[in-house]
Amino acid sequence: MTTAPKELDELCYLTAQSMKSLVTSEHFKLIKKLGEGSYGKVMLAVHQKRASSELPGTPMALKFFPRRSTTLQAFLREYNLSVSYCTHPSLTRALGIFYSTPSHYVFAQEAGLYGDLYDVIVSEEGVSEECAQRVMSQLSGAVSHLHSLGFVHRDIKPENIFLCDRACRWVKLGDFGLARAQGTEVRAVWYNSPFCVPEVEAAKRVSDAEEETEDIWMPVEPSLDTWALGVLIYCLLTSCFPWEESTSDDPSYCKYRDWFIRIQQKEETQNTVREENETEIDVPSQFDSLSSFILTLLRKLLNPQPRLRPGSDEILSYLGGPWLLKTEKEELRREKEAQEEAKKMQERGGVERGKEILGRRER
Ligand SMILES: Nc1ncnc2c1ncn2[C@@H]1O[C@H](COP(=O)(O)OP(=O)(O)OP(=O)(O)O)[C@@H](O)[C@H]1O
Repeated sequence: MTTAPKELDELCYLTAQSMKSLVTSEHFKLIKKLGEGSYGKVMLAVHQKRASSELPGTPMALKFFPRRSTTLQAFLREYNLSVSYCTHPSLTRALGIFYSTPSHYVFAQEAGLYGDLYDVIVSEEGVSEECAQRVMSQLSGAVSHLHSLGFVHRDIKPENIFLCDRACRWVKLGDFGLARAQGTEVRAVWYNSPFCVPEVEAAKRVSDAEEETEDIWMPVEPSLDTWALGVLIYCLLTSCFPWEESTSDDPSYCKYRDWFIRIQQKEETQNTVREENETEIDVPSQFDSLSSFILTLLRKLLNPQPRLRPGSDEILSYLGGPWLLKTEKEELRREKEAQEEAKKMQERGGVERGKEILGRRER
């Protein structure tokens, strides 16, 4: 087992002793709000000293946590995890600046200047198959890095994936507020989202119960993140959720789970008996636009049984293959992208290369 989680506890202890008290406006110029979550707000800022110089300083994201609702330990855990362990290029790293004000704890982090993945997924354009693969290849690496250190993110969703450029060529996973060491026992909390794993359904019943019931506790496992990566792939490819919540109350999830079980049974019987009249098992309608290739990966990542989900690096074996069944819309989008790429190259002076790309598309 890695020693990182234990080191993180020590770092929290040490940084608690060296935290300064600052007045934000004396040190930073706040430029605009980058976003707001349930814990606090995030502002784009530059150092006050550099703000008025000809070479303005590096933009940074200042994350403000209200002291009335945040414990010092929770703040320091998120800050230290981000500054010391988020060394992968697709993890949002803290910048070594942390302080308190009378009302807030604050730390500075690399800023994603182009919003988050949620806005891109719900935009009219959506995300191309190529872009979906590019994003997932980066996130697979980022999450594998965290897991290799013994941490589980526990809150992978489009709103926590920040863009470093408009075309989503470089993305970074952020918000480590719920990240915990693998194996930590936590209270199972059900929330209404497809990102919430089916194994906490029992916690939904507890929260629905009229009378007082005992809390359910479960260990933090990497399989929580694997599930979320599966849901994220679906969101990227379809701009929709596969179901509303991963519970027996949700008809779309039940359709998926029944299909999953039937395929599994079929595979098991095929290994033992050779069936004469093979019956086709219809794919649930919400997966109609997806290739059988990506469905194989989704069945692994979205296995209702957590212990059978693979590591996040399983995604790497599925890059380069077809993820979508070719639709006219996708073909048109590819065509448009190729034309834009060719135009850009021509503008940059690569006229011959541009013509070559256009020629290749026309053949
Ligand atoms: N480093 C960053 N760069 C750019 N935008 C950011 C950054 N950090 C946060 N944001 C923006 O602020 C929003 C809220 O940030 P974050 O998710 O970290 O807060 P939170 O209170 O922990 O949220 P949650 O409610 O998901 O727990 C994000 O969805 C994103 O749009």
